[in-house]
Amino acid sequence: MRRKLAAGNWKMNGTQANLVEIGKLATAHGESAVDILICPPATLLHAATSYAPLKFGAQDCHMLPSGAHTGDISAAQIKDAGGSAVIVGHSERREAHEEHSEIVRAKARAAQAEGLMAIVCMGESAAQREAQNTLDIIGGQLAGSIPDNATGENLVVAYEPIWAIGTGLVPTLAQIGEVHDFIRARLERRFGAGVGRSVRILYGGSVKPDNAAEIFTVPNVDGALVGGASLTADAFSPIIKALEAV
Ligand SMILES: O=C[C@H](O)COP(=O)(O)O
Repeated sequence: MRRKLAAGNWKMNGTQANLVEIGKLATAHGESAVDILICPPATLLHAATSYAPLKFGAQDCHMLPSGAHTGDISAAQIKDAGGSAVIVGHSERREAHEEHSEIVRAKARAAQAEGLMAIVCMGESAAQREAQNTLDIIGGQLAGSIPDNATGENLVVAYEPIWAIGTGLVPTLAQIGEVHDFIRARLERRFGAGVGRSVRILYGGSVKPDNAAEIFTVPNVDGALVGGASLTADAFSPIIKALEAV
């Protein structure tokens, strides 16, 4: 049985004043039946970790444990700050920082080596979907981005169609289901049924309070990776409640 996961990615938003939103979530969902993970900017990670029992993570990590890499942070530093997870391979990093799947896989491996849960993101562009290449793209990103030592504890896969991120556009439930079933089948084929069925698969891309409940009805959707709607407790709490109700 996979435990549901509501993950919030604050991206490059928020200052210390916004920690109050995390406080509200901790109060409202202190004994939640689902895992709640917030990935604030790295500047807020340590301060955020005082809001147990919520879990916290980072939005990226370097593939190396330390060294002369100005501006980067390592998985060890994320762990030291109190983080338990890290997002890798988000499309915004794949695009803006030219992070191809080999780099994403190295980052995921670095995270796992420190005992962090790697949330590995993947998704197709609008043009790739129109060309009916979605499953080929996802298959390639899955094969290339995920390390060989995956377990249900150290890996989460997030399916995020690029065209749905921050746009208000959402795939149909059938489209989400097709990709999630495909990811599940590929995970089972590569890692065996035990591990393949234990890895959680999140949907991300314009998840909002008014569409979360129906998205969570789709088989193999084990939760969501939420951007904009995770920035306030007013918006994120109803999404968490929808997941708790599944
Ligand atoms: O990591 C989160 C995704 O990019 C989704 O962002 P969004 O919920 O603002 O569309």
